[in-house]
Amino acid sequence: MKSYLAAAIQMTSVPDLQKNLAQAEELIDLAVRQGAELVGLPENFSFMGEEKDKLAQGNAIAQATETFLQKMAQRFQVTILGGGFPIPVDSSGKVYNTALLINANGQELARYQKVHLFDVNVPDGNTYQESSTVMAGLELPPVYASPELGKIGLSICYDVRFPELYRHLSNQGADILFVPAAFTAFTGKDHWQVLLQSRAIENTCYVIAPAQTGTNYDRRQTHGHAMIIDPWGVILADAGEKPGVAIAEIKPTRLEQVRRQMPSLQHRVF
Ligand SMILES: O=C(O)CNC(=O)[C@H](CS)NC(=O)CCC(=O)C(=O)O
Repeated sequence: MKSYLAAAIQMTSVPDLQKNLAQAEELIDLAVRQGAELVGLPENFSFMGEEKDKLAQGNAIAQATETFLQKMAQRFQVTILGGGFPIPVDSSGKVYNTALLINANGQELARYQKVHLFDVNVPDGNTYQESSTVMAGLELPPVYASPELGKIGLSICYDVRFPELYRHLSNQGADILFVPAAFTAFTGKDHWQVLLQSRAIENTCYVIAPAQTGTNYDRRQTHGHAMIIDPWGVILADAGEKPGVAIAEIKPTRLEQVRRQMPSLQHRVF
């Protein structure tokens, strides 16, 4: 593993596939011009809208998004995580909320179908019932071992509240935990940063967390603050509240140093 720059992209996706892909392309370009070699896009980057519209356009979204990720990775010669987009499940009428990691040749490195679905009545009055349109994945997320970029573990959004999923990733040797998200503004203001720092500290891993921000549609507000956190829990970059990118260096020497200073992974009892 080498030292390199990673980017967590922050965007305001809307219920318009082509608009979102255009916005994502601009931000990937911005990240690559700053030197990023690993680029993460947030959950729902290619479509964020009403559940029924997402289902109705499911096949088109799935195909266009996968092609887009391959094209961007090849054109910019970087590894890209598409942090969560719908892929229809055969015949059930539902989709998997899928994250896809693609290399600079456009080849798929890893795929993950979100296992924890956001079925929550948020105290701000909004009700989420992700399971009404999304089929829960049945497999734990993968860790892809890249000789250059390190061991990269996948997850999506609401997963961040389930530390056992990240312990599974660090048990597989993960160095970097991806948490692409569309966190609600209401939960995000109190929980987002704390949860991300916790996952970084308890697993002594880098956390790369691309995010949705602002008003996506109707009354849907997302929290923003795409960030990159180091294995000690220090926030290296924070994209704030506007669309943009958070960029930081991922360093194997820092991973080694923190794991020497705080060898908690070696003291696991369970
Ligand atoms: O609903 C939308 O339009 C966009 N959001 C999503 O697609 C997903 C599933 S509903 N959001 C989350 O998982 C938020 C989790 C979260 O905010 C928390 O854990 O507090």
